[in-house]
Amino acid sequence: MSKTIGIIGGGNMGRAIMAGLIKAQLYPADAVLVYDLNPAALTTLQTELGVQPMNSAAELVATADVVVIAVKPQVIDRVLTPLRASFRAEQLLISIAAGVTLAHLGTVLDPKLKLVRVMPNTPALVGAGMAGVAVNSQVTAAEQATVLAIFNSFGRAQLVPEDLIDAVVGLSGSGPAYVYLFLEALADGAVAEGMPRQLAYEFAAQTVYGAAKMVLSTEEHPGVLKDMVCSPGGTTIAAVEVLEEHAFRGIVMAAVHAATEKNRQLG
Ligand SMILES: NC(=O)C1=CN([C@@H]2O[C@H](COP(=O)(O)OP(=O)(O)OC[C@H]3O[C@@H](n4cnc5c(N)ncnc54)[C@H](O)[C@@H]3O)[C@@H](O)[C@H]2O)C=CC1
Ligand SMILES: O=C(O)[C@@H]1CCC=N1
Repeated sequence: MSKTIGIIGGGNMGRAIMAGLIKAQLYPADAVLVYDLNPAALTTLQTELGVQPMNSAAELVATADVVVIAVKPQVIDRVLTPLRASFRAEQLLISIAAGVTLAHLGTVLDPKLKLVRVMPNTPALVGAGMAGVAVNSQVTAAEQATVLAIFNSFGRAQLVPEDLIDAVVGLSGSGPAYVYLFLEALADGAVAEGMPRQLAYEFAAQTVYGAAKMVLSTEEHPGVLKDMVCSPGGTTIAAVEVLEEHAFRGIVMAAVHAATEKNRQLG
């Protein structure tokens, strides 16, 4: 594994990656370098995670073997342009910015650099992330394996053709937010039936977690697992009927489509 990894942008996703890497013990905390424009954020990250703050993005690029750029798509060009001459040919540059293509990174920097586009998600923070990874032609098979090892260390990662990254955003990148809405609604339903709120969140979260684990562990079709819950003439099928009447699946599909489309537009 590379000796040091540097993250430019220590916000929600940058922090989740740093915490995930350290918890997985892929890098010791002092081999994780960070630069953020906000000095207070930098101090908090140093105190809470033990990572090494850098004085500038240029210092980070000069020091790190692998660089992750975790700033908003709207500012990425402004951050990368002054660093153009600082990147080294052997360095891996990983962008997690929504909508920013490998071709665009090549234009802003140099297409001869080893460029990687990853779409992770915030559950990386607790070792349960999902990431889609696309690489440019300069990245060797061994380097692909390095990137996958980084993102597998705090969850799961899959190499995908770059044109699938938009759908990855719509599904797993933005997906945790849809699940939180669903979870909140599940709990609200039980609160309406008299359950204390904290208890309702525990029941809701464990139910979503358990159902997801069933899909991953059994590899059964989700429809088969749904049928196992629906006793004939029972409670579940009565609820499923309500969800179908309100086009639950159609709405979720439309949400995935909206995020996918927005990602295309950001590019
Ligand atoms: N939040 C999420 O669930 C996911 C976010 N992403 C991508 O990750 C990137 C970051 O998103 P978030 O962490 O949500 O945003 P955020 O706003 O929480 O974090 C961005 C960080 O970048 C810092 N920053 C801004 N300008 C800077 C500069 N010139 N130099 C250094 N640092 C600078 C900000 O101070 C902030 O701490 C975005 O490109 C987003 O598309 C990707 C997957 C999931
Ligand atoms: O909302 C966003 O734009 C970012 C990208 C995927 C998740 N959060």
